[in-house]
Amino acid sequence: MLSTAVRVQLANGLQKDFARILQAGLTKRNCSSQTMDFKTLKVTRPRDFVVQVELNRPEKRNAMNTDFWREMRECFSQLAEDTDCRAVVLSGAGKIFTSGLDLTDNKDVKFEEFMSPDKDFARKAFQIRQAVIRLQESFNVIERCPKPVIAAVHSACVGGGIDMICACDIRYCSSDAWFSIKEVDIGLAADLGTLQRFPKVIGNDSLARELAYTARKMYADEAKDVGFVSRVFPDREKLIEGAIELASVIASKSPVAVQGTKVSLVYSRDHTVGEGLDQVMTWNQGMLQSEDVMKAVFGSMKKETPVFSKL
Ligand SMILES: CC/C=C\C=C\CC(=O)SCCNC(=O)CCNC(=O)[C@H](O)C(C)(C)COP(=O)(O)OP(=O)(O)OC[C@H]1O[C@@H](n2cnc3c(N)ncnc32)[C@H](O)[C@@H]1OP(=O)(O)O
Repeated sequence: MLSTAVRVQLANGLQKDFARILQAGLTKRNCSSQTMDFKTLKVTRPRDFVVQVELNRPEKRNAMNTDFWREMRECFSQLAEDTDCRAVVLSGAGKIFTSGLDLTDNKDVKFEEFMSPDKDFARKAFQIRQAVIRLQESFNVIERCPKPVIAAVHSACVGGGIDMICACDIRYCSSDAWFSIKEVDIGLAADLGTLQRFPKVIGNDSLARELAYTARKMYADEAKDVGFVSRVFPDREKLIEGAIELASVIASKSPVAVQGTKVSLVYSRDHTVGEGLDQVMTWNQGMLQSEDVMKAVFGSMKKETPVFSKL
């Protein structure tokens, strides 16, 4: 038998737990509309459920500096959980899309320090390893974010820019765009995803090797011919309009269906057909129970556009 004092304590405890859970729920919901303030990225919401992330150091040609690597991780981790975001457009401000790694401002990548003979090799190697893992994560977050990400590339996309857009779901560009896997020209093997993702994206191993060994520029027409981009627009303005329009169409669909589709496509790229079928079956064991299925079916039968609740 519990004493009255113990029962009161328990009740108070439960009340506090309940308040904590409620607060956590509210905090999570608030998180969806929080402002995202970054130094190197400009985040806007041009349409319902569409977020535009713009690389925003135009005076430095959107070179990827210390702040950028951290902010990408923060930005896409937040977008992954943001219930007001269903599709993302990734673009660049100013004259070009990006000039890749910032060769002058990078706390993680200090080539002079790496070459210094003063420090133990193993310790330097370990430090470099940690740094590369962190930078890889800055683009892996794009792929792990379940919301489709559309890269909208104008003018130059160099080095780290290719790593970044290979982690995106869809690539559009303007007719003045060019792409260069530039790493060999600065004495290194690309290590943030290009060598792993690019050959799979274009499905042409020979061309992937040619571009990676030479750093030659691939222009918009060739990029379209080989399937690296799916559409080419006459200029940057039309490109951004087109990318936002596409994001808006994606955002109008069931978020359960779209996000499940992204997760399964990414999984299947790296697994056998059998493993992929198993994954999507397990996923749909839960997701086929969604109200979205009936809403979408009725909408389609009645020729009405269904409205889906936030996920
Ligand atoms: C562990 C390793 C991890 C990641 C590795 C990634 C590898 C790479 O990304 S390799 C590629 C490195 N990038 C480059 O080699 C590109 C260098 N830049 C250029 O070739 C040109 O700037 C351009 C992209 C063709 C654009 O030319 P333009 O429009 O004529 O601009 P600029 O006058 O050259 O530059 C304006 C301004 O920006 C600064 N800047 C440009 N690129 C970079 C950069 N990558 N890093 C640092 N700063 C850059 C340039 O210095 C100018 O600055 P000012 O202060 O105005 O002088």
